[in-house]
Amino acid sequence: MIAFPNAKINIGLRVTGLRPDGFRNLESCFYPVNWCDALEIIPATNLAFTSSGLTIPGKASTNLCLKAYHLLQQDFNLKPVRIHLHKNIPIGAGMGGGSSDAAFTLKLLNNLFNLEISVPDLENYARQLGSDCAFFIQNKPVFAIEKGDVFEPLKLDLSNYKIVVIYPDLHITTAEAYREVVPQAPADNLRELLQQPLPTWKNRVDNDFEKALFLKYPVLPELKEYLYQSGAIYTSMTGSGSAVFGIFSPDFTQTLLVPHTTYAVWQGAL
Ligand SMILES: C[C@](O)(CO)[C@H](O)COP(=O)(O)OP(=O)(O)OC[C@H]1O[C@@H](n2ccc(N)nc2=O)[C@H](O)[C@@H]1O
Ligand SMILES: Nc1ncnc2c1ncn2[C@@H]1O[C@H](COP(=O)(O)OP(=O)(O)OP(=O)(O)O)[C@@H](O)[C@H]1O
Repeated sequence: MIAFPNAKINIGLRVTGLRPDGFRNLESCFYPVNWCDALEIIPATNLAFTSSGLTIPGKASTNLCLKAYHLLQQDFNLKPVRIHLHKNIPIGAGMGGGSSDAAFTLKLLNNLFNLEISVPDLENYARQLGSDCAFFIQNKPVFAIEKGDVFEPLKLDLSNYKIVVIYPDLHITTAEAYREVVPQAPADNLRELLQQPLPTWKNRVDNDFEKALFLKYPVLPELKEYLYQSGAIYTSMTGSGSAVFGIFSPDFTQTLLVPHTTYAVWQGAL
């Protein structure tokens, strides 16, 4: 069985408080985008994991796909499988690529072995693998709260717009980014701002990670400014960086000559 785990962008992100478990509470719109990995899982005589494409830091044995397999193995008598991941989503980009691989592994194993795990139970397994993972089970636009793993419905459809996501070849680890942010109660209501027309979002729908990371990595504000200069209606860094995205009107046809980048992609929303 094969699946194509997709990335996400965060449209607005507020880090609102420190939790007793050491994690932060946040508020953010998670929106799926179709920059994808490819993930194949087939029955095999021994458990094996291989990858191709972008190099994934760390040992193969620590890959989130294998962690997802072992997590289900604790509750189900899973037969061995061969997992192959073709990595295409940049790592350390705030696009949730590893988390998506983990969630799609859970979904593929559920289908392959007819485990009949319900969606809420799949989300519970996903939460144990990482804060971003649960979102990719249902994979639809949501307003996320708490660790980013509890969801409220959100009416937001950007499928007519053009979204470009740019990765500036800069790996920012999530833990590093969180260390730079001082949690604070938001001054306004992000959920309500997101229901306003898109042209009102600029300078209002903000990402709390930008302040510190923009000082540290000047390429990030440069990219954001470049996207606005090029005609984007709204732009922001996603998650804890380093990718920056722009939302353009449906009839935008200009070619972007993006500075400081190794990857860029034009696309509609997923
Ligand atoms: C920045 C976001 O991508 C926004 O969607 C996520 O919050 C990151 O989620 P993630 O990569 O799945 O993060 P995890 O693997 O769960 O945690 C990595 C590290 O980030 C920090 N972390 C993560 C999520 C959260 N709500 N509070 C945190 O403080 C913790 O230091 C943790 O050790
Ligand atoms: N399948 C995988 N793909 C990518 N990274 C993985 C994977 N499995 C484990 N990892 C580890 O997770 C780390 C970061 O993963 P990920 O790609 O989710 O980060 P990110 O792009 O910053 O996304 P986010 O912070 O939004 O979750 C990598 O440095 C790597 O060591």
